[in-house]
Amino acid sequence: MHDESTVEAGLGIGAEQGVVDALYARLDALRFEAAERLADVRKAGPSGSPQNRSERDAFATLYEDRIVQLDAVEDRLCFGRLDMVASDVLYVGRIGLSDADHIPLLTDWRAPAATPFYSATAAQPQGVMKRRHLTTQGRVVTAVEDDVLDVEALRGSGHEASLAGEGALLAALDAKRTGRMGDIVATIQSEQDAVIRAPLQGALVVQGGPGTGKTAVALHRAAYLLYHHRDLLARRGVLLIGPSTSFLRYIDHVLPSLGETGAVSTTLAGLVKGIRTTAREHDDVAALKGRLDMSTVVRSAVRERQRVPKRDQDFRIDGREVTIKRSDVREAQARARRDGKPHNAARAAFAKEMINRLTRQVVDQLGPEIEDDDKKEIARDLRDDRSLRVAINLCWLPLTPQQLLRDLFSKPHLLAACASRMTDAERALLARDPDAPFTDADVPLLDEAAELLGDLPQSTRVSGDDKAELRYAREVLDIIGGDGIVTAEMLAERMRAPETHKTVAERASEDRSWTYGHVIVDEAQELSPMAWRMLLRRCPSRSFTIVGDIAQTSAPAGTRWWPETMDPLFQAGWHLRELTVSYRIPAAVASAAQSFARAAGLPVSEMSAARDVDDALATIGVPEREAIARVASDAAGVEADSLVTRGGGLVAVIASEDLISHVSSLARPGIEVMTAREAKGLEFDSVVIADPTSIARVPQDLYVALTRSTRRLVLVHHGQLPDGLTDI
Ligand SMILES: Nc1ncnc2c1ncn2[C@@H]1O[C@H](COP(=O)(O)OP(=O)(O)OP(=O)(O)O)[C@@H](O)[C@H]1O
Repeated sequence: MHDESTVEAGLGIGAEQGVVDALYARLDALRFEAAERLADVRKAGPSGSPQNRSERDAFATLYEDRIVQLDAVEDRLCFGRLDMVASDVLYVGRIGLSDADHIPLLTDWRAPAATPFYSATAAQPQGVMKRRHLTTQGRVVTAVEDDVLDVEALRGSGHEASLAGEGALLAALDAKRTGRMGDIVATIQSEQDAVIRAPLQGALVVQGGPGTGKTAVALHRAAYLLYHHRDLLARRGVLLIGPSTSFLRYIDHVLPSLGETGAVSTTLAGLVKGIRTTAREHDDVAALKGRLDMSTVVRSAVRERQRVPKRDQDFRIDGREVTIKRSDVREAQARARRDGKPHNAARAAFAKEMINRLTRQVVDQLGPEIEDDDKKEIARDLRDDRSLRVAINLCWLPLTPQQLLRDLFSKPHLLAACASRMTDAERALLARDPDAPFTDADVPLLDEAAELLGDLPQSTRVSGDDKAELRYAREVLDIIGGDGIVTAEMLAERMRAPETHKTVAERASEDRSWTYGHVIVDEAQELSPMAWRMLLRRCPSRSFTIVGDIAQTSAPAGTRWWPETMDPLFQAGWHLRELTVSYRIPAAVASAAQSFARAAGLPVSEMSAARDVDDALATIGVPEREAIARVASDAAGVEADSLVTRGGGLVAVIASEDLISHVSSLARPGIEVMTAREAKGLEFDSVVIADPTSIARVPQDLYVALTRSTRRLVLVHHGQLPDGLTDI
């Protein structure tokens, strides 16, 4: 298949080296220029007016960013060439470059002109005669490989070649794994390209089996959107949600290598500052906490803190009688709530209204002729009275989300009042000690509480700009339909970002209530309905990329069927695309994993494998269950040794929770030990699964474990293998 392209390759390398040299020369020149400008700006020092200083800071940041971007594209700067039927030639690379006279030299992979590099086919050549893949090491061109798309036009032009094309892809797939994900910019496939370049609006759900490139595609889409919607996304940023910090570490090279730094990557827990989730709870508890009706429970808990005393309370202040009447408290609370402000912010309005009403009581006792100044003094005296202040405070206590949740779950009477629709058994699941550490399932509840409670009381002054923000917020809510997730006031508050020279990513990550221009969610099948609410609040325009695989769902409140989760969140504003080719797992492993998943009744997506690898699958039966850990250790050692002969790579031993402590001592550079849940989203050259049968107690977990290896999978088992795997 590659014969003729090899001939092409032989002819092409020398000429392409010349082009690549020129591109690197231009890159060096641009770097030098940016470094010189930065030095000039820095030389000017900290003097000048505040206006000048802030302009200088802005320029310094600009040049620094530019240098970071130019450094990031050093590796594989140029990876493609398109020869168009219309006889022009286009080089495709990580960024766009022009020469000093603005003549284009290199086309950014995200630019419309580069689209055919990924999506042209022989059936639909899109004006492309020949597509060339350039492989480089450092700055040296080591191979070129051609896909001839318009064979007729090529014949006419006197070139001879055949269809080719998978060499660069297969080389990328065969490369040893380093524990860090790399970008796939040079080898994006057309079904992936369609996802990456899909429009920004609405929610795009990408379903695909293991290794179909969902994570890779999500990251490239982030880079694509940042490039094409620079105005919007540079202001509001892109939020990338991953399942764990180790996963975020695994992917954290990809966006910078694509020249993008404008995304905030975090776990859900990372979105709520000051919370450490150190405990894990039972699946039943996590499932309950993830349910949508928990939002009503949290809302009720906040309302519970807006108390009406059991009876009217009399006070004697400066010889005058005043009464905190239950009816006044009720009315003042209703009034304070009317503005839609969060609890802690609305408290001031409640207290003010109560003081007004109590002042009126005193004024009524003194008679109608009393002066305004005297009224003010009476109000001041009332405000300064400690016993009155305490009584008013008790009717509307300021509090933190942590306090709210701790009280709610540790005080049975509160739980009974706020979760009255739940059964006793459900309430018993929620009950816990006030000092118990928070868990991941608490995070969306804390966030919901934070949203309803708000931060410190805000100033009541409304400036002209604030009014404009409020108007805009109302318009946004009108368009997207208010559903109680966020009020116009809350939204407007979030949009008032102070002008600073921090990057958007920095500002956004410091601000719990930041609203993003786009949100990308990886391993999205694991999110509970409460977690989705949390994310929707952060992107009221509902522009989402959601990637996941419902056959891998292990979270008790996660998604088993996309429409069930997405319809209530996005109504008609979402659509589904599927990825169907696995680039990670060898064909034999893919077939075994799918056979297991089908036998276990998991909702597996259709999937083929991009390649097969000899000897990809092995089983080792052990006669005694107790011997599994030892045999798995030996097997991992053998795998690691055989990788050394290939130039290295990574081995993972995946074990069940009960076995993990017996194999954890195995971990050393090159061999990692983990549970299936910890392995989610990751990949390794070789994987040894210790005791697949016990992992299969949660079939999704074994499906994840079976689909982590790029080259070889070894199953160390005792007794019969789980259904679907017995034939291997
Ligand atoms: N077009 C491509 N070219 C080269 N490598 C690719 C391509 N698409 C995917 N890959 C590689 O395949 C591997 C699997 O990709 P990725 O982790 O994105 O899959 P996934 O669908 O997210 O998997 P999982 O469901 O297990 O989380 C990665 O090493 C990725 O770099």
